[in-house]
This record gives sequence, structure tokens and C-alpha cells, in this order.
Amino acid sequence: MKTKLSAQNLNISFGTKQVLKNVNVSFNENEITALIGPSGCGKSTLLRSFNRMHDLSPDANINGTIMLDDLNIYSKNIPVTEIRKRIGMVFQKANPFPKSIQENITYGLKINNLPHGKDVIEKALQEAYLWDEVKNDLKMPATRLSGGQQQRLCIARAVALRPEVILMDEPCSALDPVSTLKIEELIKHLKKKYTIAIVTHNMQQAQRVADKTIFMYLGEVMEEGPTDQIFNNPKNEITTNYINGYFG
Ligand SMILES: Nc1ncnc2c1ncn2[C@@H]1O[C@H](COP(=O)(O)OP(=O)(O)OP(=O)(O)O)[C@@H](O)[C@H]1O
Repeated sequence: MKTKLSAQNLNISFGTKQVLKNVNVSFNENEITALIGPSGCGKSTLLRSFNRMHDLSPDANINGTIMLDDLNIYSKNIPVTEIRKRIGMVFQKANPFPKSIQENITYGLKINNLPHGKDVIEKALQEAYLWDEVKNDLKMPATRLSGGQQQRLCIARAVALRPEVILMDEPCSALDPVSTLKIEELIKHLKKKYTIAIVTHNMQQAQRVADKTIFMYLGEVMEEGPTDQIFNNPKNEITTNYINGYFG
């Protein structure tokens, strides 16, 4: 198993508030890794650090190393656009651009000077399990799609750039159970090509999709391991209490 993405001795604070404390984690290539833990423990902060989303927060202080293969993503000479092309992100609430379905796919491709013809659009929509539902409406405003379809469009927009890693921050939290299962199927299919990190509050979801699970608590990694082990044989008492729903 090859490590695709990792953080070493990562500390993140906002002003005087330390949010991540000496975090060491790794994400294996072609695996799905779930980040779980109670609200406020730092899951999103960690996820967002992987595509340099904190660059725009003037009070963010980041120490430590984040490696994508052998590239330190915080190296001074690496443009953030290069990182975001290699590490895509899908957010909690679907956020399509207020443009047509096809323009949602071509937008990032044009910015990156990549081919953006019909075949590329179809391929991205196929890969996100959306093509059959939208192939006759490519010029329709994306905002007219259902919530689940909009989230799959955001996934199509991310995969169109051929990233290596896809970060997902609670991608199903705004969706109904049927749309959620569709996205979960999609995530499992995407791992054949991509490395996936997903933040979720849904313990069943983590068990359904994730190969590996990382449990965070108060800004620290408490426990990590194969998903089966974390849920069926956790080593740490706090992990046990969390997955049994004693707090959250
Ligand atoms: N830009 C920021 N400025 C100041 N504080 C921040 C910033 N981003 C996050 N925080 C703080 O960091 C802490 C961790 O937040 P984070 O969103 O990472 O937690 P989380 O585990 O993802 O929570 P949830 O499950 O509720 O989404 C919170 O106390 C939050 O207020």
C-alpha cells in the first residue's frame, strides 16, 4: 500500500486558539479514509489544510509538513492552483456555479488550459454517475438540479480536472437517504482511480465506505486503523464511547 498524502507533526492555530495538535496521519492510494470525531475536534480544519484552504485566513498559523507523494504542498514555490488541481475538494453543501451544467464542468478546465470538449464533459459526468440523467439538458442551469444531482455535479467538476486526491467534507449531510446511497456507491467506484478522504458524522457511512478510519478528539488523532478494527475492536476508551454514541 502506497501513502499518497500525509501530515507530519501538524499544528494549526487560529490566533491564540490551537485547533490541531501534533497530528500525524496518512492516506493510502486508492483507499477511502474516513475522518470521524465529535463536533469541533478539527476534522474540517485538517481536511482543508490539505488543499491550502487556510491560505486566505490571516490568523491561521500552520506548522508541520504535508506531503503529496514527495511534494511538500506548503513549499514556497508551489502555486496553490497546482495543489488544487491535484487535490480536489467537495463540500458539505453542493455549490454548483450559477451557470449551465456543462459550464460547471468546463470552468476549471478552461482556467487550467485543459481540453474541455464534449467528450471531456461526458466522461466527467459518466464518472460521477450523472450523465444519463442530464445528457439532454447540458445547457440547463445547474441550480435546477436536485440536491443529490448537484452534489454529483460537484463531484464531476472535481474529477474533470483529473485530480489524484479528492477531499470530501460531509458530502451527504444535506441529502436524503436514497441520494446518500448513490453518492456512497459513487465514492466506492471513484477509489479505483483516486485517493479519497471523507469527513463524516455518520458512523454507518464510515463503516459502509471507508477502508481506514481516523478518530479525532480535541484536535488530536486518538486512534486510526482499518475501519473494521476501529468500529469492532477499538483500543482507546474514548473511541469506544464515541462510536457507541455516548457523546458526540
Ligand atoms: N478560520 C477559523 N478561525 C478561527 N477558528 C476556526 C477557524 N476554522 C475553524 N476554527 C475553529 O476550529 C475548531 C475546529 O473546527 P472544525 O470545523 O475543524 O471542526 P470539525 O471537527 O470539522 O467540526 P464539525 O464536525 O462541527 O464540522 C472549532 O472550534 C472552530 O471554531
